Amino acid sequence: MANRSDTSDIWIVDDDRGVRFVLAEALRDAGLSVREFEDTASVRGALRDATPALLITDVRMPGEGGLALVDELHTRQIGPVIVMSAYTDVATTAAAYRAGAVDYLAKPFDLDQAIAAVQRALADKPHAHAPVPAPSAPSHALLGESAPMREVFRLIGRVAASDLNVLITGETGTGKELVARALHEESARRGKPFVALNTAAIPSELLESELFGHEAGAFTGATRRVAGRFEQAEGGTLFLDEIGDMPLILQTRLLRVLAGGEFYRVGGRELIRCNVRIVAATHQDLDARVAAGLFRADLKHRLDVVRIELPALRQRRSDIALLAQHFLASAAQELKLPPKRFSKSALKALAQRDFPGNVRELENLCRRLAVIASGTEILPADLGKSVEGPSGDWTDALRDWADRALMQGEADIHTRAREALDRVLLEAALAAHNDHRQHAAAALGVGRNTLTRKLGASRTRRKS
Ligand SMILES: Nc1ncnc2c1ncn2[C@@H]1O[C@H](COP(=O)(O)OP(=O)(O)OP(=O)(O)O)[C@@H](O)[C@H]1O
Repeated sequence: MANRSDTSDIWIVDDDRGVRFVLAEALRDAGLSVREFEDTASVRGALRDATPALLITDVRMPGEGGLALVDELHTRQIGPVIVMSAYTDVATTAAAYRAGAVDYLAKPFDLDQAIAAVQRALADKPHAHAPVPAPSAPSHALLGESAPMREVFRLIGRVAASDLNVLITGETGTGKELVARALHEESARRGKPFVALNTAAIPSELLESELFGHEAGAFTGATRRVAGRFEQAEGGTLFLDEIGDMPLILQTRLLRVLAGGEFYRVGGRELIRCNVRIVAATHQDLDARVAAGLFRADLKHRLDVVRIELPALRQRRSDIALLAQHFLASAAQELKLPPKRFSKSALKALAQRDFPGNVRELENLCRRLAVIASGTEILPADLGKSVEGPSGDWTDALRDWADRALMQGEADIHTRAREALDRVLLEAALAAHNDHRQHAAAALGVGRNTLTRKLGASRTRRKS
């Protein structure tokens, strides 16, 4: 191609004239020169005698889709390329980055944001990453159409193909583990193990051997060699949930492994090399824990290379209807029950709830409704009273009890009533969450330490 010339033009490819026009005008206003194309065929024609300084393309267009073009430009080292699409699911976003895009704009986008992305891409060196084969079928099903979730999907797509450590933050039940799985499934490590470990659920004295394994005879009861989670995850991804609760001594050990890429099993002498991507998650404010001396700053830096913040469900109410309908349908299918649907007003009522247990709480509610709601249409009355707070029956009963106790001149009425209240709430929450203290605490709206303290107090009292 002797007469081909590199230009400083930005090429825009979109079958939607309106998008092309608005974007082109904004870029021209920013002092850039622009060429417009309505399909990839005309881009291919133009590529015979010119190359763009940067190409921005839509994904789904009549004829060939935009990603094939991204792939080709990446292979020929022409670019950079920015992808823009109304499809913001993880699979499409990740496919764009896999094909070699340097950025992804979710339509409709803010023009300032688009110009900033263009300037960033022009200033950056072209990204070079190994091509990652496309997944056959994603096993994660992260749903959401709200702006904050679109941003989460974009980030997942962007970092999945890299080996960077990721820290996922968010309240309990916001989908942290699902995001970790999506990162794994969309990466080249897919096909290798995804291993999850909840650091808070394991007694600290067992955590070390859980992570790194042990040799026979390493401690009482260690009758044979056992591989730890690091070895089980070899080549794949290790998801460390509730990392904020990891005891300091293990933080030191973990840091050493992350820095050196090798470790010993407990009681072992053989140095084991590991190739594992770490995705960590916490519902706590890790910076505050660092400031309080409870979490090592250097470990935080290692884990917090990319941060994905999952919003609470009440911060993305527009996703509630979508999620609820999905959970209701899949519960019916799984439990082989006749399908039901939500009435419009029921969906509206759901969207107004706060869901302290986030997506998990909504999922549990929908599963319950799939089983117990009487008609095929679920009405607001079927949703129960979970948000209105305690009222009626039990406060009447409490009043009767207080009247009687006062008449009989009993002592410590307040303390006894509070103990009974704590006990009932704790037992109910623990039963509802399979004895998982963290989840029970979140469901009650108290901290885990508070719950543990109250649990201890209530058990001691019952023994005495
Ligand atoms: N965006 C989503 N789309 C579909 N399902 C979701 C989504 N987010 C969460 N879920 C579902 O909600 C439940 C809770 O999600 P997950 O276990 O990933 O939350 P988590 O933040 O890791 O919770 P915890 O902090 O308590 O460990 C799971 O059953 C998960 O499949």
